[in-house]
Amino acid sequence: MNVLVINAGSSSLKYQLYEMNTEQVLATGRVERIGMESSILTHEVEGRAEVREVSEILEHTTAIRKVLDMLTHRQFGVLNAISEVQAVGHRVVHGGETFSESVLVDANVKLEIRKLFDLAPLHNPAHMMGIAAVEMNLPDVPQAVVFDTAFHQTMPKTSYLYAIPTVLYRKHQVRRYGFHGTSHDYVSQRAAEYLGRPLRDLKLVSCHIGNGASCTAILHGRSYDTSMGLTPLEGLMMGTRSGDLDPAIVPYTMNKEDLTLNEVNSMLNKHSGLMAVSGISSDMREVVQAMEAGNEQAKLAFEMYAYRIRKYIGAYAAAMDGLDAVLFTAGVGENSDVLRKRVCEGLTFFGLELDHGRNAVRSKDVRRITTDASKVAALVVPTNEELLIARDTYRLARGQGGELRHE
Ligand SMILES: Nc1ncnc2c1ncn2[C@@H]1O[C@H](COP(=O)(O)OP(=O)(O)O)[C@@H](O)[C@H]1O
Ligand SMILES: CC(=O)OP(=O)(O)O
Ligand SMILES: [Mg+2]
Repeated sequence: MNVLVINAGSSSLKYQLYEMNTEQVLATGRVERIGMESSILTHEVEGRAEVREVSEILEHTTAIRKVLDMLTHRQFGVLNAISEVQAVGHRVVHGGETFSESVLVDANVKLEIRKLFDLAPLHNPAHMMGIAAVEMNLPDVPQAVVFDTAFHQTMPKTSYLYAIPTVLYRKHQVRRYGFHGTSHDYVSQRAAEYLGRPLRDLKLVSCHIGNGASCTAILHGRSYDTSMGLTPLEGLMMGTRSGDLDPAIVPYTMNKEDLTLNEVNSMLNKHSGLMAVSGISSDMREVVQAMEAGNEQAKLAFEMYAYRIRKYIGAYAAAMDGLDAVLFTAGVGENSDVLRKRVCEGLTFFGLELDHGRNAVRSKDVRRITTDASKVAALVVPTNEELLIARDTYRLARGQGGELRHE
């Protein structure tokens, strides 16, 4: 069965096409700058960028159409006909308390995702556009949704409740949900395989450090606590998001700067984090480059970013009463040895001993970056959210007879 995995953002759409009998990636790509004059479609087959096409793609329905055209393209395509796409799986960031596992899309599921727009304003509306765009282009193909929040539904109340009037939880489900769950789930499984120990015996802290970033305490294979909260704003410092702050800053800033709630919300989500402190960029590569060239603000941003990750690792080791391994994943976690070094340098007190040579190795494989004698291991585990989404989609689509209908 061929499964198309889609991660739709507000102005972008990433895709991967899998053949699920072998779990082989047939093609991958992305459409960027949707809604702008020069949208860019990049399409790769076997790791080679085959096409980079610039045209005007005004909305997601056209973007999906372009992707399907590319998948069946005479020269660059990997399918003979669009009908060979037999199921589609979407990443959906917020599933609230309604979804603790992946589901097939129906009218009710779409309604529930819409209800959660307020809680993931950067993400959920874009995912719905992706789902609607697939419906328009592939009306008979089953679609599944895989939620970032699902993995965290195992958290105990002590982790997920806020110390505010309980009526807010009862009436409006104000609680910690946590995100990047598909990634935390995937890397913890890979780490257990690598360490050769059952997941149920392990105490792990997984650090998903990308554009958005979160740490999760994974106790015996289940999410026990995580740094993101009601929305993906809480916790670590991120590219453009503030992470943790005193909530009193919100009314205080509104008063002092005469800002509206929306303006403060936008400041915290889009104009804070690495971007705000460095004054240079939300991209860690550029911040590190500027720091190495002697820029003081970039150095401060980098130090704050690393310090906060270290604080969460320490807090979660205490929360679980122990720690077997720290896992680094996503864009920054997988690629920035400088950042990993800065985080790990302050963790020697509980026996984490970084191996500088191993940390500097560049590779796509799971690898240990601590010494063999280190009491706590640190691993780099490349994430693969798309593969987990493809697996869930395959399972659900087969369950409803998708395979019988389409193969
Ligand atoms: N070699 C690198 N060194 C440091 N940071 C990197 C490197 N490569 C990528 N990144 C960072 O990874 C981030 C993107 O991570 P990613 O996990 O792809 O994020 P998202 O899925 O949220 O778009 C970029 O903002 C960039 O800062
Ligand atoms: C939930 C979240 O922050 O996702 P991303 O890192 O893709 O922005
Ligand atoms: Mg990501």
